[in-house]
Amino acid sequence: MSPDDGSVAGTGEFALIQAVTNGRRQPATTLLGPGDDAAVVAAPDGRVVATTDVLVQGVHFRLDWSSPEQVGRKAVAVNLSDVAAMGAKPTTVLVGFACPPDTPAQVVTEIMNGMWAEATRGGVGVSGGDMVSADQIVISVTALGDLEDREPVTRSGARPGDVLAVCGRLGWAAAGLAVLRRGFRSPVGVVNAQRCPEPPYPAGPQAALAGATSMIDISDGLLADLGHIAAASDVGLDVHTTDLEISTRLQEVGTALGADPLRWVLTGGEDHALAATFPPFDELPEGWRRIGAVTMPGSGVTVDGKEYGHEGGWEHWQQH
Ligand SMILES: Nc1ncnc2c1ncn2[C@@H]1O[C@H](COP(=O)(O)OP(=O)(O)OP(=O)(O)O)[C@@H](O)[C@H]1O
Ligand SMILES: Cc1ncc(C[n+]2csc(CCOP(=O)(O)O)c2C)c(N)n1
Ligand SMILES: [Mg+2]
Ligand SMILES: [Mg+2]
Ligand SMILES: [Mg+2]
Repeated sequence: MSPDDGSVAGTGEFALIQAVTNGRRQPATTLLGPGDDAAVVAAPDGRVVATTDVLVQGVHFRLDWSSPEQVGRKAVAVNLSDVAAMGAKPTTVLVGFACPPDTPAQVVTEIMNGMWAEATRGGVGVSGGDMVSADQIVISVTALGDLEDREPVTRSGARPGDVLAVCGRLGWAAAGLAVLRRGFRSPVGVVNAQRCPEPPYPAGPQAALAGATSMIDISDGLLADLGHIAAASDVGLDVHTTDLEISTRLQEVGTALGADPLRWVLTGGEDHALAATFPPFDELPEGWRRIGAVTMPGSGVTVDGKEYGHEGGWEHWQQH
């Protein structure tokens, strides 16, 4: 690898760090960083929400399916979504980044541009990170968040009689995955949903303020993720399919591919909608829609009162 071949090896570790950190305007919550041994970030209420998720090339994204910018956006989005799911607002993002030596430096800077774009959408910046060598691209993102004066909305507070609601899209990323897997690139709406989610970040704090009793973001699939609320809260959760609007776009893609769009809605991950439970007589906050009810413990997650006969979502190390 020669110094001018445009690869990360040719560019050099520290020149690359300079290139991706220089000239970035940090938000006020970044008190110091990047550039020192650690960043110093404001934690206005004295508690810090912290979460991390890893994206691996070939598992979470493919560079022949997505642009580097979309990959960077997705890496940040899935983490900011976890912050929102606690009812918190993000304060900063840190990135652990690994790639092979012949990776074009341009690909790395574009991934970082995507990370910054999504961090900015969430009102934060990228305040630190690490860059190392590996056989494939691995992006590990840590996001921190602030609860302000709210209590965290956990997976464990749902009560029988509560309303089950969601905010954000369901099934779109799964439809996009099915399209991409068959070698197509359109319709672009669902394909872009797979390339990069658009989680409804403000809906997390909004649900917390509205008295949500439990909350989770849908990363693996609606039924799989509701299973975590059911287990943590020791309740049953029943999804009412009559409340799940299946958009005409999903129906069209389902017809074109000979697939059932309801299955994408119930078991597709990666849209990062928020699911939450609310006390029964409260009005749902704007943008939230009822999709079912919290039932008595013992029944787990059901669909129209019955067990669902398929996997509820993605699980790593399983065949998909
Ligand atoms: N190696 C680990 N050590 C400690 N805690 C872990 C580890 N891996 C996962 N966890 C914790 O287990 C819980 C469930 O992890 P999981 O990754 O399923 O949640 P998530 O990040 O919300 O979902 P997803 O990764 O599908 O977006 C989280 O609290 C996570 O921090
Ligand atoms: C190339 C490629 N193949 C398959 C998929 C589908 N996929 C990967 S991880 C995951 C669940 C969420 O991940 P995690 O649990 O790690 O947050 C899903 C649905 C993809 N995105 N890209
Ligand atoms: Mg995770
Ligand atoms: Mg989550
Ligand atoms: Mg997962």
